[in-house]
Amino acid sequence: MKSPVMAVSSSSSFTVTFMLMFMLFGTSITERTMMAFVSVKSIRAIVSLSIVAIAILCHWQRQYRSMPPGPVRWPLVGSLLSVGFQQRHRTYARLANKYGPVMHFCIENANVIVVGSPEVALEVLKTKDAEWASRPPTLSGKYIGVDFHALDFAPNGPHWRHLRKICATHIFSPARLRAQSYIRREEVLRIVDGIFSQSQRGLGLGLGEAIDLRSVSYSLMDNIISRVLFGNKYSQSDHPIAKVMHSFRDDVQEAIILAGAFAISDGGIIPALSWIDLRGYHGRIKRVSQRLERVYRMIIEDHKRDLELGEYEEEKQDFVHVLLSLQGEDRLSDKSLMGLIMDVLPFGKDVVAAVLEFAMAELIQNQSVLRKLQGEIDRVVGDDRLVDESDICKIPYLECVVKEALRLHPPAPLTDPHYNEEAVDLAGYKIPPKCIMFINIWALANDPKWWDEPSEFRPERFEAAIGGNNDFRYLPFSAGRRKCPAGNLAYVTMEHAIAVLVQAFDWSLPEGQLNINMEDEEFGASSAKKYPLLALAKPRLHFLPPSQS
Ligand code: HEM
Repeated sequence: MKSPVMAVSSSSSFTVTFMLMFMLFGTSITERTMMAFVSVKSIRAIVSLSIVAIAILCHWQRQYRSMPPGPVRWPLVGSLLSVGFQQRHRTYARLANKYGPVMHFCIENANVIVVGSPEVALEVLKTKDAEWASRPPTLSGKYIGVDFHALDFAPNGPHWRHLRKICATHIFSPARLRAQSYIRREEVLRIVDGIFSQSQRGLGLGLGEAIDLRSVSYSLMDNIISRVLFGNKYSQSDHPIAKVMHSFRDDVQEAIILAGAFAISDGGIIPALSWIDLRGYHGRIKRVSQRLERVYRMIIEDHKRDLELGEYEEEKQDFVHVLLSLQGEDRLSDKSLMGLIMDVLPFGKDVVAAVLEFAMAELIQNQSVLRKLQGEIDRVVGDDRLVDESDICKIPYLECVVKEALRLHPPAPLTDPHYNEEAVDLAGYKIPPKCIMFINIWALANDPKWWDEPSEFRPERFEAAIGGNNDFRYLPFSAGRRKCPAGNLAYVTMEHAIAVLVQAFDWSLPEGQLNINMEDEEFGASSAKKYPLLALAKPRLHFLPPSQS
């Protein structure tokens, strides 16, 4: 490749040649030579401008000397031309073949480091975990993260530590998980009933009705997470809050999109022009956060009233009741409570639903895996009842299936942005303060250097011990201080839902469809299948689901 220095010297000699030609032939100027003179002048202007531009670019690049390598960071647009907007985890993985496992980009006014090797991931998330444990001061954090009060957006410090402790003890603790298992059971049974009824329709014509497994997964998670957070009462249509729930859901979806747009900095596509707000996002994010806050306040006030009047069942307390009853130093401000609702509500439900849909798609596409899983479940559970959460630990192949789905389709293919308040050394590079760091979770889990035939769906690979504490090839929930706090809740929900769906039904693709496109992804709160998964369900139970019997 031609270096900028070579380019500069060859264009200088070009200019010198032209000057000599002027000196030699410049005395007999005809009309033709006048024309030639004009065009030579413009060539000279172009050449001079190019020299200036190259000099500026060289100077511009020099400021990144101590940083890891990466594609050219252009003035005005930074690395945008190289990284684009779509499926950045795949683009970063491709670029790593050229620039190596630690790369530097300029995106939206920020210095962004992307890591794609287990060794450097270990350095970031374990050896230098404390240095990288903060979050950047983004507009997402300000507006969607309730002024940085949400766990996901809070900078490293006492407030974030307080929230992590509350989550570990009161929200995602094993005891709380067990106490809420009845919600997950009821909701999974509800979808089995729905699918059973739908699968019977059209059978008389010899064709079952295709089930939209996207809406099944999303409505399952929507119901579970809403009940876990707020209990049951907002599903009753005469409750004042039930009346605003519909538009609240739309606002939550809008917040997810805007949180993504402002995840790195102020969301300007072209850094130098970010103040123009070409997409009108600044106004939208402010308005949506005000609307969300209004509903959070209504929910909090309603729950405060319940507590004062004692109108709730002790053993069926929802998250908001639990958080409001905290006493002493555990007590939370209303803003922190709103932040935690925001952590759990949109992000919690969408990520699990996205994995559920992908896992079902892989099982339908890989019928031998589906049969093996059904066989394991039948062996443990028998044929006279539905699989329960308490059976899961006796079906190790189920865990392998979920892990393999998470490896191929991590709903968070990049970690959330990590941030260093101070300068730090990383893999031999000197990283200045206030950089953003992403670990490319997808690249780690799909690189042929570390995985045999990585694009194959082969749950058996997890029968060997993979994904232990020091295995940084496999990090669907990340690692270190900022690791996802809800891993147990996510696993138990996904495993139980998949187990019931494959125990109760045989699944196949609709007539005429030969395969499923797994590579097309779209982004909301998580990386999801681009097109909804449609499939035929054939009941295989020797008994009817509870509501049908
Ligand atoms: C399959 C399901 C899930 C996966 C794969 C997943 C993955 C992740 C990842 C990769 C991170 C970023 C960690 C980092 O920045 O290093 C994260 C953070 C987080 N996740 Fe999850 N997650 C899942 C489900 C959930 C659920 C169900 C909830 C809530 C109910 C949740 C709540 C959070 C929170 C609050 C954080 C921020 C933690 C912090 O900044 O301290 N996640 N998750």
